[in-house]
Order: sequence, then C-alpha cells, then structure tokens
Amino acid sequence: MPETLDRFYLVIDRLHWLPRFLPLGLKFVQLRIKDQPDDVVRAEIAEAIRLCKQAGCTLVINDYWQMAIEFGAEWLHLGQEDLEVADVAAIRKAGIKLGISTHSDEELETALSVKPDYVALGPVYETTLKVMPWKPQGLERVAKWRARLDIPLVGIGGITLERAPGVFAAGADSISVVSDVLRNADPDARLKQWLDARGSWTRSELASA
Ligand SMILES: Cc1ncc(COP(=O)(O)OP(=O)(O)O)c(N)n1
Ligand SMILES: Cc1nc(C(=O)O)sc1CCOP(=O)(O)O
Ligand SMILES: [Mg+2]
Repeated sequence: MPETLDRFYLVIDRLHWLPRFLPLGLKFVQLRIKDQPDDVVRAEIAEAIRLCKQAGCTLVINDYWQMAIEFGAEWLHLGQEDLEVADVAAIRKAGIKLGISTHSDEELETALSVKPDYVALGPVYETTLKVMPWKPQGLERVAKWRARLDIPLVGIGGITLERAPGVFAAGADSISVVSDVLRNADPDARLKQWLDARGSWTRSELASA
C-alpha cells in the first residue's frame, strides 16, 4: 500500500472497467457507483476489492462507508453531505483512510476537522459529469489550497490530459478524472497516455514554496 497518492487517480462508475484497466498498470482508482440497487453495489465493491488487491492497485470506495467497513476496504471517499451521516469514528476504527471533497473555504474547514488523508478540490474546470452549484475553481484556487494544506491535494473536475500538467504545477498532488478516460473513444489508449504522462509533470516554484 503506497503511503502517498498516485499522481493519476481514475474514477470509474462500474466494476466492469477493472478487468480491462488493471492489466494496463492502473495504480489508484475510485469505485463511484451511482443509482444501482444495494445488492449490485455490494457485489461490485466486494469484487473490486479482490481484483485491486490481486493487482496491487489502491482502491477507494465512494460513498458506501458501511460497506467499506464490512468488506475491509483500505480507502474511502466522502463528500460533505456524506460526512454528515457517516460514522467517522467507526471508519477510523476500521483503519480506513479517508478522502474528503471540498468546494469552498467553509467545506475545507469541515474536511480538516476529521483529519482526512487527502482533500479533493473541485471542480477545477467545468465538468459535464454531474450538475454542481460550484463554478470552476481555477488554478489559483488549487494553489491556495496547496498553501493551506499539509496533506495531499487532489484536483478533480473537467481535467483532461492536456490540462493535467497545469493542475499539477499549481499544486495538486494527484489528478482525478472520469470523462477524459471513460468517455474517450478509446478508453484503454487514453488511460495508457495518462499513465505514461504522469511521471513528467513538474511543480511550479510557486506551488513548491
Ligand atoms: C476524488 C473525488 N473528489 C470529489 C468527489 C465528489 O464526492 P461527492 O461530493 O460526495 O460527490 P459524489 O462523487 O458522491 O457524487 C469524488 N467522488 N472523488
Ligand atoms: C465526481 C466529481 N466531483 C467533483 C467535485 O468537484 O467534487 S467534480 C466531479 C466529476 C469529475 O468528472 P470529470 O473528470 O468527468 O469532470
Ligand atoms: Mg459522495
């Protein structure tokens, strides 16, 4: 289990992506299942944990904190509304690492109060994946979050491979992506491009200060 996040953090919507993506060298992935019955979610989480463990890939479970505890997940991602109903003490007692979404100064304060293992800031750019009340944060906000945090920062929302070096340079430690891979005409080829490119991103002097 790596102590730090991989620079590339893919978010997938269903289990079926894993058997094709894991052999390509994916190292950090979130399973974000929406609008599926609980029995489907249970089965997919259990199998995702098994497949990722076998492949040496870190798996983050989105939203389903009780199942994360039940199935022995290592990582969990929660948004601000998820946090309101989650039992953070039980999550910690189970030894699960926790990432929290933030979109404003107030949400950052709330996130930091649970001592997360990473904070995600979004949407960095406009996203077409889901309707959000937040306008794009921009790279200045990424740099501002970087300066305020002593834990890893994840940038998410509307990030493409072409935009990724700028987001990393501004201070994100990891770039989280859905559409640029899953909605690409050739998801496998696009994933390979991301995996090849992530080692060459460099920090700007401002973000490392
Ligand atoms: C890495 C990462 N960042 C943000 C989110 C969004 O979480 P949340 O606000 O709870 O919204 P949903 O994803 O549950 O719709 C995320 N999942 N991952
Ligand atoms: C799931 C999610 N959360 C966000 C946040 O800002 O909290 S943005 C987002 C969607 C990311 O998808 P894409 O890479 O397709 O824009
Ligand atoms: Mg959520």
